[in-house]
Amino acid sequence: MAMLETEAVSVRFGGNLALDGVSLSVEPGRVTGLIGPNGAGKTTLFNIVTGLLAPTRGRVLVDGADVTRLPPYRRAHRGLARTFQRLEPFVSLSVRDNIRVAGQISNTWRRGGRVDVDQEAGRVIDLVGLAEVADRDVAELPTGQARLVELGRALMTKPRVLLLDEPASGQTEPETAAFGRLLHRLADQDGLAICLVEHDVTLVMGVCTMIYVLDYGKVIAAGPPEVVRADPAVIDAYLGSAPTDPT
Ligand SMILES: Nc1ncnc2c1ncn2[C@@H]1O[C@H](COP(=O)(O)OP(=O)(O)OP(=O)(O)O)[C@@H](O)[C@H]1O
Repeated sequence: MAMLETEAVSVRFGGNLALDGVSLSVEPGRVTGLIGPNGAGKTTLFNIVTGLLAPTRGRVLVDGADVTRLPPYRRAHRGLARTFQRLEPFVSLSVRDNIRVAGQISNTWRRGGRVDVDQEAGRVIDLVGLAEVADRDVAELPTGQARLVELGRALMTKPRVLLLDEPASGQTEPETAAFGRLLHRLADQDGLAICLVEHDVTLVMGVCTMIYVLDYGKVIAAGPPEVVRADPAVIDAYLGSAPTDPT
């Protein structure tokens, strides 16, 4: 069963129908892509899923339960975590402390019991590959590594659903390749349901088993990478005539 579903979600900002009947489903143990041109509605959909925005129509389900009317913190309690397109770490804290803070906060509400914050922070720092810079201030890090801090903070909440908003932007090519392997691992080994918004088409095609394509607020295509990549409507709206082939 899907861990996260949106059912015919629409949202209107004045005269702008930013999302128009968007239904998607994110399975556990999989990375699901959400791609499309600038302004297509991807971040808006994340805002609706996490409860920062209310839809005009439609529903959001987590593990089969309707969360459409729940505030963001209660959705987090049900296992939703996200990272943001614009980075907002505590810049004057070290990498380790940024990650510890997220564990301390989630310890106040996590139903599965408190975790040993220091031990879990160490595990997460190793997992995301930040061990060498763990004691540096986040302000000193290049964007690519700062994005990993943000992912680490999300992982400290022990989420079931992870929403990632352009996590590879600012990463170097080797960083993005390592990031792709990390996403595979989080899905395969930890069973996370991951939804990835990303403009790096090579990454998306390489890690996603299912991809939804949004254009002007509508899903114009959905399917595995090889199907989406060959879809004329997707090539026309987003990929262009020479889509990246990671194989
Ligand atoms: N709070 C808001 N109020 C009014 N309009 C908004 C608001 N948030 C988003 N929009 C509009 O909704 C549409 C979708 O924007 P959104 O940021 O979700 O696109 P996106 O697919 O995430 O784009 P990008 O790839 O550039 O991040 C745009 O037309 C945007 O201007």
